[in-house]
Amino acid sequence: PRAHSYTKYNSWDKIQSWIASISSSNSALISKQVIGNTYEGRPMTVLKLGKRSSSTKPAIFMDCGIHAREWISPAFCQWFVKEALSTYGRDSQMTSLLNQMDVFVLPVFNIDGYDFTHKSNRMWRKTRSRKSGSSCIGADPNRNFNAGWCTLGASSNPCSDTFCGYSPESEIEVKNVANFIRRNKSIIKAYITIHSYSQLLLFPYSYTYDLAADHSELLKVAQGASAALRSLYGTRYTSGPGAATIYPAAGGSDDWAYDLGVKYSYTFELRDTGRYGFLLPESQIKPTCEETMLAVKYIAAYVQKNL
Ligand SMILES: NCCCCC[C@@H](C[SeH])C(=O)O
Ligand SMILES: [Zn+2]
Ligand SMILES: [Zn+2]
Ligand SMILES: [Zn+2]
Repeated sequence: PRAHSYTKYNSWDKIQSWIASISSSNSALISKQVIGNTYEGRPMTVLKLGKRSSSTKPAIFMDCGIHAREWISPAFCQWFVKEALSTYGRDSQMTSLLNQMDVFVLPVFNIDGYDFTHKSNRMWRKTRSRKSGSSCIGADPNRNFNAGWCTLGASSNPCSDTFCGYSPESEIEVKNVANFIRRNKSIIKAYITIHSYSQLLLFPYSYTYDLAADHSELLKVAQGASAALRSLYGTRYTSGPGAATIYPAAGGSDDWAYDLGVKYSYTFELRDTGRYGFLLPESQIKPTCEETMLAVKYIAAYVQKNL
C-alpha cells in the first residue's frame, strides 16, 4: 500500500498512521491529544508542537480540513508539522517560536467528510451527520459556530451545502473544537483556519459588514503575511474582512474565535484562483505549502512580538 507522502493527498488512514508516528518521533517537541470523536467515530487528534515545558506557554491554534473537498488544506497542516520539526534548531524564527509558544495543529477537522471525498464524492463539503426526518446529510461546519449563527450567508435547508445545522455547535466536530478553544482561551493568542481555494487572507467579520475593533491591525498583519507569501513564487493574495472580500457568511470559526477574544483570527483560502479549484494537482502541493509557510510564520512572528 502507498506510504504517506508530504507531496500527495494522503487518505485518512495514511494521515492517521502519520499522526501516530510523528507524534511519538520527538517527545521534546511534539505530543498528541484526542479532543473528541467525529460523528462516525474517528478520533480528532490535535498535535501540540513546541519545546516541552512544565509551565504553560502562550499558543497558536491552527486547523485544516474543515471542508472535506479542500484537500490542499490538510496537506498544508501535515507540511507545517514536518517543517516545524525539521527546521527547529536550524531556522532561527521557528526555533524562537517553538521555544516561546506552543502551536496546536488539527490536521483534519472534518475527518468523516474528508474520508468520504476519497471514497465516494470528491466534491463533498459538509460533515456526514444524519438526522431522522431529513433525507439530506451533513451541515457546513463553517456555518455551525455560534457567531451570528444562521443570520446571513448560510442556509437552514439541510440539503444545502451551506446548511448552518439544527443549532449552533450541533455538529460534534464543531463542538469538540469549540470546547478545546474555550478550555484554552486564556493561552490561545491566534486562530488560523486553512481552506481553499481563491488565494485570500481573510479576517473578521463575515457575519456583518461592520469592521472589527482591531480591523486596521488585522489588515496590516494580513498584508504583511501576503507580501511574505508573494515573495517566494509571486503568488498574489487578496487580504480583507470576510464579508466584503469574499461574501457574507455567518457561523464561521474565525468570527467565533475573534468574539471569544482570540484577536489574531485568520481564514486562509489557498491556491488556486479557479483553474483547478479544489482539484489542485499534487505537483502544486510543495510550492503552495512552502509559500504558505512564509505567511503563517509572518503571522506567528507578529503574535510573538505582541505577546
Ligand atoms: N468565516 C467565514 C470566512 C470567509 C468564508 C470562507 C469560506 C471558505 Se470555503 C467559506 O466558509 O465559505
Ligand atoms: Zn472551505
Ligand atoms: Zn473556500
Ligand atoms: Zn520547506
